[in-house]
Amino acid sequence: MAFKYPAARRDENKVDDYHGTEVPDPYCWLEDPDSEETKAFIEEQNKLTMPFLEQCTVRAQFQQRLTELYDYPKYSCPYKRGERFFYFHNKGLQNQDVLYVQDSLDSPASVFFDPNELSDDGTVALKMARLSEECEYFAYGLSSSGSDWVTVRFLKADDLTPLPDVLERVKFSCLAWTHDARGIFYNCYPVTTGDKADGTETTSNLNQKLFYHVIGTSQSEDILVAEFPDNPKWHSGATVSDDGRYVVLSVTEGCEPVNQLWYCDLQQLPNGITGLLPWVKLVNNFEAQYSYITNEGSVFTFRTNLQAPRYRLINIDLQKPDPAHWHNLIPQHDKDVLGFVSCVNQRHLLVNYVHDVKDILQLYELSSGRLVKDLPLDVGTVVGVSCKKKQSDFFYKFTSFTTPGIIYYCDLSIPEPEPTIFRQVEVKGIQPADYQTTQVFYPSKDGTKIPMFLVHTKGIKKDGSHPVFLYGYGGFENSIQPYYNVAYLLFVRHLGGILAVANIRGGGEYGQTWHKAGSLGNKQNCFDDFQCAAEFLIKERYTSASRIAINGASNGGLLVAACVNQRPELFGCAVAEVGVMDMLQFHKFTIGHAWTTDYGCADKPEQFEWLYKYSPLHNLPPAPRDGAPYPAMLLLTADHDDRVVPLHTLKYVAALQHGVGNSPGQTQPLLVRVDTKSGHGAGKPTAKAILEDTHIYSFIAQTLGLSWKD
Ligand SMILES: O=C(NCC(=O)N1CCC[C@H]1C(=O)O)OCc1ccccc1
Repeated sequence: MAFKYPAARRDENKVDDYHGTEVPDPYCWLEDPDSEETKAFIEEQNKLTMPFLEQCTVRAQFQQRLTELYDYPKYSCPYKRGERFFYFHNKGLQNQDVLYVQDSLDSPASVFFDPNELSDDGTVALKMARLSEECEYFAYGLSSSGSDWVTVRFLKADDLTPLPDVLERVKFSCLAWTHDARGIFYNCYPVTTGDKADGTETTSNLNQKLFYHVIGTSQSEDILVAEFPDNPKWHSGATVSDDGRYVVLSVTEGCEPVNQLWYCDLQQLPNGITGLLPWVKLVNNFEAQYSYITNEGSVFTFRTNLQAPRYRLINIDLQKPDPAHWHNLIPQHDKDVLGFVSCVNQRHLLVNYVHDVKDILQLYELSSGRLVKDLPLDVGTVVGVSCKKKQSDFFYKFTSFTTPGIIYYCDLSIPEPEPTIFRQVEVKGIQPADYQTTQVFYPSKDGTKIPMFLVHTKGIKKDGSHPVFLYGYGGFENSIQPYYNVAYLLFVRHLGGILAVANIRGGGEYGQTWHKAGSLGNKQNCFDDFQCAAEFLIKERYTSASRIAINGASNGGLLVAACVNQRPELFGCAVAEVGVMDMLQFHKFTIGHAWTTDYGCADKPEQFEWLYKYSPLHNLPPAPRDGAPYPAMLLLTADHDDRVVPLHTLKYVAALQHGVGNSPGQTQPLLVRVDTKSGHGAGKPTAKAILEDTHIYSFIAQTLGLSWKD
């Protein structure tokens, strides 16, 4: 089936000079989301893509089975606030999770907040929620159509009376109540003249400020408590200490895990919070990350990567702030990465380690840093924890590729505490015993051993015949640990496939070292690692090149597109979701400037060289060629993606169809689907998620020639 791709206008006069290198940018007109020409381009692309997706053979079966299996009850851990318990729950196919409240863990629950009532298509999502310390008020942030923009509103927690307070232009914000429930710290951006802020704009997000909103007042009266006029790229986040006495401010300038650490002793404010706070800069450099865990009076415990790329816990006494007086509470582990840490039961720390991409959970003594107890886990991931310093009991939620969710409960107020199962969810129609999860370590191009999870049905033969769904991310110290995804299991069960999740460099699987080995000038390691994963699966006779589908989203979309450019013959199909494709310009749009910590920036000559070498948009073959055909490609983006703006994918697909699409040997489709009322992914309603997975997997089945197995 040959494809007639829309002939997108090429502005041959648009050429940019990067430190002496002339770089054409013929599709720059696609950077304007509001132009009639861009809208027409999108319409033409969807007109080509949707009929192809809708005629995929397994589409109907996949969508039906996915909907059936997805329809299982989902629960969060319960959270005790005041005298009541709160938890999120989804009956199965509800577009958004619903927040319930109950008087005790086993009493009837009632709906506390249901975002599904706020739109008929489920595109209004609850992005933030925070009850005040004694459960007086409920602050909540809503986002629409998948945008990062949030509007914050308030309810009285006891009778759900809505308050008139509304906070606009909130984005990438903290939400921290002072313990007197008088008000709340939050972040917002200044109004930029004439620019809309609905998630379809590409305007750069600069000059974020920290405000204190006093309940009962209007946002225009909010108290500006921190701003960084000399550093427009800086962001901040406030935390109120466990004892309510201090506000701790983390100041960041990008996505690197480093921050300045300021604090203010609220007790020292004679008239309360009335203006810019008299911040004490405990740490006023960006050499390391410091995350507040708890404090005992003036002795603060932080999780840090200071001289510890796998992180550790340190104590800092505010009375003796000189680093010479800082000391280890839990030193860095010689192999495992310290994950989340939470204080519980006044004197314990619930501590997570990641050991070869698998979670460990332990209890330590806050006063000594001594290990008190292991909390045994299967191979998988702790995806949720509910605990507070003043509470003696806590919950944690476990998941894995084949475990939908188990919530454990542990009460430290009894002698010999042991975790018990509080709630276990099963998915009818999927038997975990039918599947096998293994972890392999394969060599990358430079010999580095890369972990990879494989999930397949038991007893498969290594005869090179199995289709593979190979997923990767590789950036921002973001670790990809086992998680439950019904679509993955359907690919394995009904399309006879193998799920492969490669923990490539750039992630945080082995701490900062792993991250740095896959960022800046080392970014090519991510692509090598991912290509070597495919080569390993072929060499070990799991599969063959034409049966491999690669997938990634955002930074993972960059990974997919860069790997297709470098090794088009290694894959049969590639699905790049909301990808970063224009590496020379990403820093100009919305929050892209924050990503230069992983990518660098084309404004700098040396960094331009790094980026120009792998930027997907700039490494596509030029006009029709006779090189190796490209794999089938499906690109996904959406009109309200203001994290990775759609222009990346639009420019990329225009250049792809121009250079490769019209080549005589290119028979596999090169398509893009642009969704509407949808964004980068967070808050996506269930209906859209199921439809999108249906597009993805039926495209893969169609282009790899897979048939449905009952
Ligand atoms: O941009 C990110 N996170 C990184 C992110 O979302 N990225 C990084 C690359 C593309 C996209 C992705 O992979 O999802 O979060 C927002 C933010 C706000 C304030 C300060 C720093 C960061």
